[in-house]
Amino acid sequence: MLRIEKLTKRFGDNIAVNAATLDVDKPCMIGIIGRSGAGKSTLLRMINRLSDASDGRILFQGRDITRLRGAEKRAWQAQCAMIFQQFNLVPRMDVVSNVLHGTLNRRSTLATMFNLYPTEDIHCAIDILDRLGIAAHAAKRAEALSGGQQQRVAIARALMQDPAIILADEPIASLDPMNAQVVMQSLRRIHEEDGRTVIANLHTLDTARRYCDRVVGMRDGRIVFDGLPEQLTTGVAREIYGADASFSEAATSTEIDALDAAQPARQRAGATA
Ligand SMILES: Nc1ncnc2c1ncn2[C@@H]1O[C@H](COP(=O)(O)OP(=O)(O)OP(=O)(O)O)[C@@H](O)[C@H]1O
Repeated sequence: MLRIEKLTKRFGDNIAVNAATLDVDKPCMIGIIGRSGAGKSTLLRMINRLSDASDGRILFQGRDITRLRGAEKRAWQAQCAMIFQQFNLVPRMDVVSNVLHGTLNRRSTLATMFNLYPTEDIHCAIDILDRLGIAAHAAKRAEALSGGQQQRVAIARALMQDPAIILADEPIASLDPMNAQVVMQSLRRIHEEDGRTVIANLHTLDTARRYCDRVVGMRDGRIVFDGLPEQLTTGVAREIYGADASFSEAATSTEIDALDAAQPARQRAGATA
């Protein structure tokens, strides 16, 4: 389905991503972990074509994504929607309009200028908000919502594009543990119920373990681990983070365990790893 072959990004002498290879053969939820500067964001930005690769290829269903230009590139960016740590909403605009912005790539400039949205798109936006539990806030300005609610608006905007892949760059890094949990559960549901692939950069090991089917560890631009959450032992985590024996997983914890049952979300929902 998605194949990343020796993908490399250089910024001058600095190699941000170094020959990263990744195969995703069926829809799944992948967590990418690694210390700050490991190359996680750069990798996602290259997949989405926000940033061009220096070397290597991205193939999706056999098509070379790295070569796409113009309208084809924009169509790809809709197929692999991206969400960000800071939500990237228009703060003074109401929630529904923010969600409808997800349809911009298939609308005329004139329609966009005058905020003219087809009724069916408006209904679709409200249905998606309802699914994410925030339809009651549809008419409010985005800035009036909590961080967790704003991130769900950003997810709704991404879903308006009906993407095959959702790339989430630190989606919960700005959120408190309770909101972080709600956002991660939303992403997990979207994967399980819709069959969309979710690839999320995550700061905390427990979040990756709890919600993802597969964990990818990056260190200094390279993929140094690619396996099941249960294979992510403390020793492996130390290697990924380049830490010594004093490394403690608790230090990376969001402590969401206390808010939820002990069982991982992916098992509770009947997913197989
Ligand atoms: N636009 C840029 N220009 C120059 N260097 C960059 C640029 N973007 C990223 N880098 C460098 O590439 C490397 C990887 O950065 P990247 O943001 O991908 O890491 P990360 O793992 O996502 O880190 P974080 O968790 O802090 O976001 C870093 O050394 C960073 O300084």
